[in-house]
Amino acid sequence: MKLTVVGTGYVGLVTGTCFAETGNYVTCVDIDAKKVEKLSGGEITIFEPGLEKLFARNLKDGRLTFTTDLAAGIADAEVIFLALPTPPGEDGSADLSYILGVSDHIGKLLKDYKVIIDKSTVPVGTAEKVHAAIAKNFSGEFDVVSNPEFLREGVAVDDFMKPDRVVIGTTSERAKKLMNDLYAPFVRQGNPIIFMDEKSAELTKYAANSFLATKISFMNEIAQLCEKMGADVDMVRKGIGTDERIGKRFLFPGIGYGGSCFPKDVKALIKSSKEVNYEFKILNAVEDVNELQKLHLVSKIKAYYKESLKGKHFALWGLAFKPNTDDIREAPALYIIDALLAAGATVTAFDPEAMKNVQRLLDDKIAFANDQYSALHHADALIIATEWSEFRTPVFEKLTSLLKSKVIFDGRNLFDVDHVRELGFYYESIGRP
Ligand SMILES: NC(=O)c1ccc[n+]([C@@H]2O[C@H](COP(=O)([O-])OP(=O)(O)OC[C@H]3O[C@@H](n4cnc5c(N)ncnc54)[C@H](O)[C@@H]3O)[C@@H](O)[C@H]2O)c1
Ligand SMILES: O=c1ccn([C@@H]2O[C@H](COP(=O)(O)OP(=O)(O)O[C@H]3O[C@H](CO)[C@@H](O)[C@H](O)[C@H]3O)[C@@H](O)[C@H]2O)c(=O)[nH]1
Repeated sequence: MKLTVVGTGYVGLVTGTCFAETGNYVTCVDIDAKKVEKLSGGEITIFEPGLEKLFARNLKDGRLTFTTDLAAGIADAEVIFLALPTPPGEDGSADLSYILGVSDHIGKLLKDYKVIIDKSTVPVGTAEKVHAAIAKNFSGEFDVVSNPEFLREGVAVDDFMKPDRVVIGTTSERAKKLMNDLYAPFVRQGNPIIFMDEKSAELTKYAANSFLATKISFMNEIAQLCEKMGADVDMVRKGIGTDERIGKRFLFPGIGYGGSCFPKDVKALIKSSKEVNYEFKILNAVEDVNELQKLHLVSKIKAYYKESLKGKHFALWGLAFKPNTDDIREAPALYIIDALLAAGATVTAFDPEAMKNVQRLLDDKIAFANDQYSALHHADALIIATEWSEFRTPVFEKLTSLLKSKVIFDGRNLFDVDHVRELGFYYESIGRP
């Protein structure tokens, strides 16, 4: 099949590459000419484990091409995926200007039947708006489908190639058949394509992300209780996670959820609810808890130093919002850095992939180290903000010799509490005694 993906960010690039890998011819369109030039020349623009190999293979075989020209990009395609940004507007609602702007343009270019697919995360009613934007300029037959994406950064290729489920919102039989053919190679027994109406598909995406964010905020509150009551959140997590009704995943407390999706999608669902006169009380609390949790580690640090961080120097391991990505959008580490700098401290950071992005953002406000150990020189303490696997088993002798004092504030519960304390470290983590 010939298809077009408009937008070559995380979702667009993974979608385009994975559909090319299953034998389709994919043209990716982006307004960012530099990005298109890089991608056309074989340079991948995101760090995503496993993607580069597939990308290179399909680019070489001519199944994956890139252009800035929307007209040329969609000319031969049967389906057009919209993988465009939907950032939060000032009031928290999803900004649909990218989606509707491109839809309007597509309406002016259409000549024959095509299926236009919303892959972006969009509020309920967007498929109707996309339909109207296209219909303004095109009176022929076309369908608009909602097909939300559930991939996680860092494991995006696996999530796309072996999805738990594919959600497709359409009431058109013609579009349903096309979508079924397109996704057939990805769905395995027991991992179904779930067809539904467009609005339900749109809400499914927000419900999924908001539910997962709720699980995290809930566990962060349990962690707060553990700290106050002397219980161990690791034990409580294991104790409840073994109940299949609760499940083991997404129960890890830490320094709050970040990334390009949870914060914006929780906000957008709160806003959409308000628009239909419904106050989504649980989600308001989920957000409040997350705001507090992002600075919980800083409160511990301030308490340890009796509220005065002036002149203190910290080594910070981890900048990305989670491991295996270079993405720093809404990364809790950035909030921690801001708070430390505001309190008069200095920071040297190390992250295996995300340093160049933070450097662009913060310039010389903090220092960067070439590896995790050189970040420790002259530091009063080590702070851990991302659970990269290389941080899990450090050489503690090096920490002892390089840090000014043996002090660790761990926002990701990486180490065994007893072991680290036996080695003589002052060690604080989240929700553990
Ligand atoms: N990042 C994720 O893990 C993820 C997962 C699932 C769903 N989503 C959703 O998918 C959507 C896209 O997210 P993303 O992270 O890929 O975004 P992104 O910001 O990484 O990429 C968006 C791309 O669209 C391009 N673009 C902007 N305007 C354009 C235009 N008029 N024409 C062509 N290209 C244009 C940008 O240049 C950019 O390359 C969002 O709605 C997001 O919520 C993201
Ligand atoms: O037990 C947990 C699990 C996650 N997190 C944090 O939650 C955030 C989000 O993590 P994750 O969901 O793994 O990353 P994303 O790549 O943002 O993926 C989410 O957002 C995507 C965009 O909508 C969806 O497609 C995915 O299904 C959804 O998991 C990160 O800051 C994590 O550190 C925790 O604090 N505790």
